[in-house]
Amino acid sequence: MSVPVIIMGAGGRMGSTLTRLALESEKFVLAGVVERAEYSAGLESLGCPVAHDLEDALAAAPEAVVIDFTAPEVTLAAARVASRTGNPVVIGTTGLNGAQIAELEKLAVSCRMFWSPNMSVGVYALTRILPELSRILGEDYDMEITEIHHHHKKDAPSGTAVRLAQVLAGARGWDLADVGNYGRHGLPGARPARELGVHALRGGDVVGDHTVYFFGPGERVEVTHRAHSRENFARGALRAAVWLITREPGGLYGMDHLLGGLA
Ligand SMILES: NC(=O)C1=CN([C@@H]2O[C@H](COP(=O)(O)OP(=O)(O)OC[C@H]3O[C@@H](n4cnc5c(N)ncnc54)[C@H](OP(=O)(O)O)[C@@H]3O)[C@@H](O)[C@H]2O)C=CC1
Ligand SMILES: O=C(O)C1=N[C@H](C(=O)O)C[C@H](O)C1
Repeated sequence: MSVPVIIMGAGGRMGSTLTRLALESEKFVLAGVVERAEYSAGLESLGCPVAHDLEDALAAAPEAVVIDFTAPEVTLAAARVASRTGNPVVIGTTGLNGAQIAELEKLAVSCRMFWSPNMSVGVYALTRILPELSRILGEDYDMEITEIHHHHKKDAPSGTAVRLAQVLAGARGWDLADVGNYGRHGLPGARPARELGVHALRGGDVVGDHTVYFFGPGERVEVTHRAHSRENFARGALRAAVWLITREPGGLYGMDHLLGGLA
């Protein structure tokens, strides 16, 4: 059976990748796309209903899974609609603030919802091995993260960098709110041991690179993930859509549930 999907932000970088992959696969039916009116030109050629808001799209495809890689306010509005209609939602949007994430968590109690700032298997693997690496190396090793993205990216640091920072801070029993240092300038002084630097570079058409550094005495370890294309993110989101339709609402699901076997 093919899974009907509605793609939010279909004219965007991720939206257009998702629509292409959904059209190419027999596992999915592109049941609708949502895009702002001024950016909808050309989307009719996709051969599915083109709507300017999610409610209209769902009226034409009431069983669809909604996939949203847009912007925080748009994502929250879509999640509120889906929580009323009961449609599952897969969210890849980053740059959400704490209140927005808390609202998603609340909506997800009664609506099937999946959110991950990075849908690639490679980054998920990093989140699993980094705590172990941190433990083996020990607290003599200073941890820093750099991320590089294309010059169109609006949020910084990337959602992935924030997630990796949370994982690393958690591995040392630290609270990221206390230890995160986001880009140094001026006269910050010597680096405290209890700190986690996170630094964002922007330029060109870089899809997404993340490097975690462990700087130790006389050596350093670097662990890098580089995305070569947006297809791995889109494939992860489509995989999450298939997985989500068989779930019950159970809080905000993520890659740990999809790939780590958590219920
Ligand atoms: N989780 C993951 O694996 C990944 C997450 N991302 C995240 O996904 C998000 C989108 O990234 P990207 O595709 O590069 O960004 P784009 O700006 O290319 O795409 C966002 C799209 O959403 C559209 N949009 C804005 N408002 C609305 C609206 N009201 N209704 C429908 N569509 C709307 C935008 O239109 P307009 O141009 O008019 O604003 C645009 O087409 C970002 O938060 C990014 O960080 C990206 C890659 C992977
Ligand atoms: O905006 C992007 O492009 C990406 N955003 C995600 C993030 O913020 O982590 C994931 C990926 O790195 C690409």
